[in-house]
Amino acid sequence: MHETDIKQIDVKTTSPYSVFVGECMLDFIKERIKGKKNLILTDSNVFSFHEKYLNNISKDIFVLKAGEESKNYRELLRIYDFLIDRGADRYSRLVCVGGGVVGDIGGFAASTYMRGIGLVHVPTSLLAMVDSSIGGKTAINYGNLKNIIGSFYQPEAVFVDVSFLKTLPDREYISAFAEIVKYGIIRDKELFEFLGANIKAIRDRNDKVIRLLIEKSIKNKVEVVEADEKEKGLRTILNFGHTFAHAIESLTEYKVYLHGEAVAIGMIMALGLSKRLELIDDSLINQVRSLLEGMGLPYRLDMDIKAEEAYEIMLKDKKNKESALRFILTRGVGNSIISSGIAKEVIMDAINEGK
Ligand SMILES: NC(=O)c1ccc[n+]([C@@H]2O[C@H](COP(=O)([O-])OP(=O)(O)OC[C@H]3O[C@@H](n4cnc5c(N)ncnc54)[C@H](O)[C@@H]3O)[C@@H](O)[C@H]2O)c1
Ligand SMILES: O=C(O)C(=O)C[C@@H](O)[C@H](O)[C@H](O)COP(=O)(O)O
Ligand SMILES: [Zn+2]
Repeated sequence: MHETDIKQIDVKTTSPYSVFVGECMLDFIKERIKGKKNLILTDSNVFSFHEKYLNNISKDIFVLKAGEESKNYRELLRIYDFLIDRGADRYSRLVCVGGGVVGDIGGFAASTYMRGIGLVHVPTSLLAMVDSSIGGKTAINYGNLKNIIGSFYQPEAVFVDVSFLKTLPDREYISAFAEIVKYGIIRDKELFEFLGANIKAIRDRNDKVIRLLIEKSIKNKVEVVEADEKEKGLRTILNFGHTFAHAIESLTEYKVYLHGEAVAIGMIMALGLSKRLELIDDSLINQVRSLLEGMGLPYRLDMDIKAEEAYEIMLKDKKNKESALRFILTRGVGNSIISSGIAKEVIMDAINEGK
């Protein structure tokens, strides 16, 4: 692969870095990260498919058990032990090669070990390529709360090697489209319409379409993060559907829905709430529902969760201010608003309607 085939997107945060998007990027990555002690964090699935690739980067590899259930403090402590055992110092770097789980827990470990060591993301799931590897949010889950412990910690670079997608299972591939649809709804009408017009190409994993969607998604996320790195205001829109999604993930103990699937259902609930508040009518809900369905994503809960329990979890959401729940709602595609002071019954109705 020639360097000219690699797209560079710069991220102008307090600590600036670049996102590189290309194919078969191993040599490119090695060249860019040489000169520091590199240690790898990955998960069992990525390791089993890509052991050679990983060994080529570093022989110091920590393998997490794949899945959301590994995003916890026990695994975090094991990562610290690994860093200590392998002699990682302040000048070392953690290279997270995996999906959002590896990136989130690895980013948090890197941000706290010795008060912060180098961090590089090599996202291997589509969701990590379009969303989680960008923007510096790191986290672990604790108790029944999703991402409740974490930090903002920007990486030194992100290398999006799309060749990894060849081994990504369909369910994981499709789940990323919830976050891509999210970008469309919150701020990118053209992207929203493109998705609707390309469902078949998406399901067929058309290379050109995937590459274009990755780049468009990264640009959307980068623009928001550059404008509001620490989520003081605008960045909250990236949480569209997530207040509901996190409650769903937590109440089902991360065993039923992938993050993207929960976000898909959560977005329909957020749209339902927008309709109850007379911000939109049924037509947008129907449009998004058929888009999600066409892609193979769930759009309603197919198991019973108690609205009251979901509400209790939402009361602990990180967006809340002075005990008031805050939701990202929409007045239409590309027109999101942040709303608080919504009556409990209205929120509960939106949850119940999404079942
Ligand atoms: N930090 C952020 O801004 C941000 C944004 C979105 C999501 N997230 C977090 O990211 C997580 C979801 O990310 P995810 O969907 O990548 O989940 P994940 O990390 O669990 O990966 C999904 C599955 O795909 C497998 N996998 C990954 N790459 C593969 C490959 N190339 N080949 C074969 N299998 C592969 C993994 O082993 C796992 O089983 C959630 O914890 C979510 O909260 C964080
Ligand atoms: O980057 C952001 O900001 C996001 O909100 C992206 C979300 O897709 C992601 O799931 C994020 O981890 C949720 O953030 P949280 O602050 O609600 O934990
Ligand atoms: Zn998300």
